[in-house]
Order: sequence, then C-alpha cells, then structure tokens
Amino acid sequence: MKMMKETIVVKIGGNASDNLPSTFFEQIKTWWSMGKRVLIIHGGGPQISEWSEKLHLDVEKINGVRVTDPETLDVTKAVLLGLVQPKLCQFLANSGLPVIGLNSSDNHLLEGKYLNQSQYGEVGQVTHINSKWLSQELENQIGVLAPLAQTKDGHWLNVNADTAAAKIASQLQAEELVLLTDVPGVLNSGKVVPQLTETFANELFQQHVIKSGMMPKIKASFAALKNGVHQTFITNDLGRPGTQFQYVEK
Ligand SMILES: Nc1ncnc2c1ncn2[C@@H]1O[C@H](COP(=O)(O)OP(=O)(O)O)[C@@H](O)[C@H]1O
Ligand SMILES: CC(=O)N[C@@H](CCC(=O)OP(=O)(O)O)C(=O)O
Repeated sequence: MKMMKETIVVKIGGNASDNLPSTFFEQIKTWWSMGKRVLIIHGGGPQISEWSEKLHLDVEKINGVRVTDPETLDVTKAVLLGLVQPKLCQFLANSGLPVIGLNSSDNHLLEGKYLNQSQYGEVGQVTHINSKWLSQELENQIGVLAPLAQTKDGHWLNVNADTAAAKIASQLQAEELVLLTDVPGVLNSGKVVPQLTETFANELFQQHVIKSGMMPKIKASFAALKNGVHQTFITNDLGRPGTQFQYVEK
C-alpha cells in the first residue's frame, strides 16, 4: 500500500518574512529531506499597509481583518504577488530548495466567498481548494501561496492569511500547522503560554490580553485542530514550539 505523505503547512506573517533566521531554512530542508510535503502560506499585512499609505489610501483593520475597498484590493494583489511572494521564493531557491509561487488563479486553486461585504468590502474566506492539483504540485516542490481567493464569478478577495492557512491545512489533512510570526508565542504577562486550551484562550480574550493580529491566529489554530490538523503552533522560530494549541473535544 502506498503511504500518504505527511504535509506541513507554515504560515509566515509579513513581519516574519523579512527577517527569516537560518533555523527557518534548516527546518524546511529537514522536512523536505524527510519526504514531507511543505506548503508555505505567506502574509504581507505590514507591506500592504506601507504601500497603502504611500498611495494615500486609508488603512483600517477590524479585529485584525483589513477593510478592503477596490483600490486597496489592487494594492493587496500587487504587494503580495509582486513583492512579498517573489522575495520568499527567491530566499528559498537561494538556499537550494525547489520552489513554486502559487495564487488563486492557478487551476482554481482557492475559491472563496465574501465575509461581510458591507463591513469589510472585498474580503473573503476560502470555501474550496483544488487540493488534488495542489497535492500533486507539492510532490516535487515547496509551494508558496498567497492568501487571495476568487469567487465563482471571478472576483478577487483579500483573505486573512492565518484564516486561509488553517482552512488549507485542514483540507490537506496536514500533520502540522505552524503560524510563524514576530512574537515567540501567545504572551500572557510577558511569558509564552506553552499549551493553550480554548477555555484559557477565551479568558485571555475577555481580559484583552489577546488582541489585534493575535485574534485571527488563535481562532485559526483551533479551527485547524477541529478540522483534522494534528498539531498547531504559534512561534517566531521553527526550532522552538512557542505556543501549542490543545483542543479538547466536547
Ligand atoms: N497575547 C498576545 N501575545 C502575543 N502577541 C499579541 C498578543 N495580543 C496581541 N498580539 C500582537 O499580535 C502580533 C502578531 O500579529 P500580526 O502583527 O498580525 O502578525 P503577522 O504579521 O505575523 O500575522 C504581535 O506582534 C502582537 O503585537
Ligand atoms: C483580510 C485581511 O486582513 N487580509 C490580510 C492579508 C495579509 C495577511 O494576513 O498578512 P499578515 O499575515 O502579515 O498579517 C491583509 O490585508 O493584511
């Protein structure tokens, strides 16, 4: 019987992608040499905000989700697909890894629907993934995928990269989802919470300890575990586990 290859999904936030340490490349190489499939979903939030400001567009986020009017959607596409993704692909290729940049227009890779158009504008969530094609692509190369989806009738949608990564990891039945960011894990009184249950996460939400960009990460991490991903972590270093999520089935 042919064994299913394990899949690892790593989401890299926009802050993290500019300063990837050598441990990042070492760990990706280790997984690759062990025969695992590796998919990287990249963010680029700070870069989108920087370019929006340069172009005198308003920057507004609600609970970590960018309010995206049609002009901001154009900037988002240009920044993610023209700046952030090629830079990451270049870093990976320079370290000797086979790599392919991917986006929703490759063979209907990510289909989506609007989240709440009156509140967020051109923002969506991923509803369907061409996982058969994606799995085949990941046999021979590391995928680097942007968090943009398209509706059935072809409208592009800006998707939060953490939410997209969780959905894609679930669809691929990934062994592991790592959200790589600029903090060493979920922090409470300055210390990393090593194991986070949903009950404790809700307490931290209510105490406003978990805020802003950390909110979609926490929701995405539990959603991934509930939908079949085996392990989920938030860290700033692939060599350290940071916060591991604990999902207790009710
Ligand atoms: N409890 C918390 N622990 C750690 N970081 C938190 C917490 N609450 C809010 N944050 C913020 O979340 C940020 C990470 O989210 P974000 O900036 O969106 O990162 P990324 O670009 O990696 O997606 C941290 O830099 C920190 O400012
Ligand atoms: C809808 C929405 O908020 N989309 C995100 C997509 C990029 C992202 O998530 O980047 P980080 O992972 O670096 O935050 C945004 O426009 O910022």
